[in-house]
Amino acid sequence: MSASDGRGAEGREGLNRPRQASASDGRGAEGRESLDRPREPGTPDGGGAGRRDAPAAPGRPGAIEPVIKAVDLAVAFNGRTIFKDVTFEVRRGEIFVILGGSGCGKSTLLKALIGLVPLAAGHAWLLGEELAAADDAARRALLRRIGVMWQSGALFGSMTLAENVELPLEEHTDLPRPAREVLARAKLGLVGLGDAAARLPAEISGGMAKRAGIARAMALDPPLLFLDEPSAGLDPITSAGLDKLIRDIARETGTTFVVVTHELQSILAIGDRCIMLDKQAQGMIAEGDPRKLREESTHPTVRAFFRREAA
Ligand SMILES: Nc1ncnc2c1ncn2[C@@H]1O[C@H](COP(=O)(O)OP(=O)(O)OP(=O)(O)O)[C@@H](O)[C@H]1O
Repeated sequence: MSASDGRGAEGREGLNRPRQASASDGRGAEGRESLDRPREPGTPDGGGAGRRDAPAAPGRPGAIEPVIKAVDLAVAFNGRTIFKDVTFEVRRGEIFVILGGSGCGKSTLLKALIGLVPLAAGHAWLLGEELAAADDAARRALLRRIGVMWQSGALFGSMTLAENVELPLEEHTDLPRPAREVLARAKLGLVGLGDAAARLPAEISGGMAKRAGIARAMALDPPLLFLDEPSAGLDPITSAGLDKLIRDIARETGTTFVVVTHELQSILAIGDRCIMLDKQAQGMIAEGDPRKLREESTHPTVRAFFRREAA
């Protein structure tokens, strides 16, 4: 690694656009509202015109495949279910947020999607390929098309930012050093660190480290980028700057983002759509446009989550 279908379950609230029944999905949306408001192109929180594609219609000729299709995912550790019946789609070019309280399984879901945690049940397709069913070569090829930035940032302390960003290029391409350097500097420029390429991780702020982590995750130009708690440990102003960067990258490059976070301001600032996991429910309790969820959800847990800071 340089690293759907909507369906209801009891007690789950889907705030999504009206869904079509899918080929693999016989169930309805029991107990789930559906409020998914496509944002206007060019609005501050929206994507650029043409960035968002129509959702996939499984089985329909010419349908655009979702970037991620997750059906009935379940993960258990030592017999303890963390989540089950998790079903969603991520559309091309959108910023999709996995949210929920501490310990509900957000990071575990991210890891399960990219094959780092085994699924107890369900199927997940990334970029049209089911990782769990892929042979080694297909798996490697798929993971090369996926970028991941972990919460820690995980930059190598003894290497400059440019060298850190070069690493995936060195590992996964035959490009000569000068070309790698040019590409690494371009990626650092994209995240606003063009002047900091020669600095070591210890010489930069937490916000800069996150930006450098994004640059490294983007080194191979992945069409799909996972960010695990990008705002963790950042002050609100730095966090807002990072949110803007994520939105700008999505708009300018068409990269699809899946962002794990419980930071409400970030969710509202960047999320085109989201799913909310809940520890007690052991799964999804809501999905859709986060701003609509905040305004219109009647689910007590969803309301409590969205109203705590935004009120
Ligand atoms: N490898 C593992 N083995 C056993 N339990 C695990 C493992 N990984 C995660 N867990 C447990 O799964 C649950 C969900 O963890 P996870 O880190 O996915 O939550 P989260 O929603 O990302 O939380 P946070 O917001 O606090 O990071 C927790 O109870 C955690 O202790």
